[in-house]
Amino acid sequence: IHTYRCFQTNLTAAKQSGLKYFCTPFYNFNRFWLVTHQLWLPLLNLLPKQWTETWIDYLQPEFIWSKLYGTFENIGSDAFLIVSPGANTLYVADAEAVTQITTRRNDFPKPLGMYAILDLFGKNVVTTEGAVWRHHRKITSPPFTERNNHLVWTESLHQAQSMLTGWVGKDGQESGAVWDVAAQAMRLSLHVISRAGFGVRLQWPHEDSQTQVPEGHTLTYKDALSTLLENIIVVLLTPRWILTHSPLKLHKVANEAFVEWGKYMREMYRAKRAEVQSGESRDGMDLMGALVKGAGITTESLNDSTSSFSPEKNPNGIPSSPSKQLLTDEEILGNAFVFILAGHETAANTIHFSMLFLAMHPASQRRLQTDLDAILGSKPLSAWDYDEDVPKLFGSMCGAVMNEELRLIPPVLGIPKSTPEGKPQGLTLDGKYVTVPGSCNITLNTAALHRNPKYWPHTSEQDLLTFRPERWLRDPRHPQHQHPEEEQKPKPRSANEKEAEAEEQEPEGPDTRPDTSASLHRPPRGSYIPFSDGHRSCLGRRFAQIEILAVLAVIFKTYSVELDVSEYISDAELKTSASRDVKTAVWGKARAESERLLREGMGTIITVQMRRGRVPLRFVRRGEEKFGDFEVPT
Ligand code: HEM
Repeated sequence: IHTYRCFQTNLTAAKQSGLKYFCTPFYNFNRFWLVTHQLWLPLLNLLPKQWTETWIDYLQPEFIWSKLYGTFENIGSDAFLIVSPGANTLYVADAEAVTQITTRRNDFPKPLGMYAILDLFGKNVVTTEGAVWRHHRKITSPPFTERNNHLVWTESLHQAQSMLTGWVGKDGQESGAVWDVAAQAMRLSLHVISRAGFGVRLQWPHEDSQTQVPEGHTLTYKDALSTLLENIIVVLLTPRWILTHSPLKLHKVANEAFVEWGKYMREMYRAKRAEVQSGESRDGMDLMGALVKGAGITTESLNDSTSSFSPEKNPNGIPSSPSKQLLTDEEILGNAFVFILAGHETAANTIHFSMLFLAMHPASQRRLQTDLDAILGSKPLSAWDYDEDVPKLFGSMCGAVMNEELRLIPPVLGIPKSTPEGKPQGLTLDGKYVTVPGSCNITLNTAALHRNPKYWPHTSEQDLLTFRPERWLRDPRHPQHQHPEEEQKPKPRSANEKEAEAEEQEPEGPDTRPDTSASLHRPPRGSYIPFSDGHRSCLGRRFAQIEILAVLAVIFKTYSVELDVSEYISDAELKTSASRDVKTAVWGKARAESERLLREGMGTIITVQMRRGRVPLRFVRRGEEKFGDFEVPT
């Protein structure tokens, strides 16, 4: 009866909203449903099709990826509600609506319940709202400066070179089939954030000088962190007491990594306090230092024996958080953890899928290499210059490849927002006023928005679904593609919005520049949001963009990436006797398999990744490509 009444209430609100809607019997974000849906869906599929066809696909947690823009097209609206007994959910692929939602932060807050699992080590800038979030954001923003981006650039160049050496060896031979490009990209990103953000340089297996496990630990820092991240979903979803006592190997491994990484972070925190106490200061991004300083811990406060900051140690050896401290110890660790989590998987996915797409599209790869030659010439890597080269990379095919990859596979496919309980919110949609019900979950559907034909230059419906970075390059013959810098300034806000913002004293984001280079195509505001938009947009956007550009530049300046075809033809035959027709046939097979995995093998845990199957790639010196002049069949 309760379920039915909830459903009726939600349905009534949907009917009054003025939005298009349809109903499903279950709420697909319900945790029980998320964990057990694979048991029920086959049973539901046995029901007569006419009963289920309007809703059954939407009970799949992955439907955003399988449907892309399709549902919006079928329903004839760029926003629709799914009504269920558990909640109403609004799906949005309309740029104007996105802008309203992201700029009216109080009217459309984050649904904090969905983020609670990210409080693993403590509350942080990602998992909080309102005044608490503003406080976290103010403290965590300062290190994300242009000055520190130099460090991200230098470190990314170094790490990309190391990753490449791991594939092609010191003598730079062809790599052979590399099956774990995704895992290697993940490792690279982890190395970059560890070094640039926390001052810890991690090594690749081929350069590892047998790092010893330090006293008091059972794992090295690198093993603790990578094992924790590999098992993150186990750690996030398993109650702590089960994790600690479970005899299952999976739980033991995950728990050991969780405990060990926590220990390392606490040690880093203690060391940072000691640094602050002795008046030392360190150059560089120093995220932990910023958190400690932001928490109000200063040399004076630590040295003043009467101060409430003077250390009174808890069993962990960390001085307990005094009442005056602006972030608690848990919050400091919580933020450190979330930077690593938010900062490595997203960038790694972009690097991985860019390489895969480029292997599938050799002509785009050649154009990228031509641009890299023009920008970097024959300068050695040590002479690549942040100030001179990065703006050019941003505005070239390198930026276009990054933008296009993030258009097609934005790591966060559905950015969650909500309306407050009992507070319906008005929204202008396609010139019409609609009311989003109170307590409504909202998904900014980036996968659909980025394929909405209203916003993207395209030559056909298929073209919108295809990786074509060239769409970002401005055509000088079409002046309507010119977007002067002024156009990119945020639209004038209403008096109410200005007032609300002034009242909130929003902390300034570190970088308010547009997402894409001025010399590339600029999509209308709200239509391209891989990094979200508005007050809660990504803090690490520029960090990530620089890392991605650096990695693409290092790899493609001297190497090409190709689809590995060794499943279909031997290396020897390919090198010596394969005719053009045979090559076309095997390449076609490898490409079709890549397309299939991009369609069917993707899955979201925190970000979307290829989780069922892998595509092997090969790295070959430029000029030695086997499929260098292949064109994608139209
Ligand atoms: C390609 C790479 C990246 C993408 C696509 C990306 C995307 C996003 C998105 C969509 C959000 C909003 C999430 C939400 O509302 O739930 C976000 C938030 C955030 N990102 Fe990123 N991100 C990337 C890289 C990074 C990096 C490298 C860092 C840090 C080093 C970072 C730190 C953050 C933080 C701290 C937030 C929370 C901001 C707030 O709520 O105030 N991200 N990111």
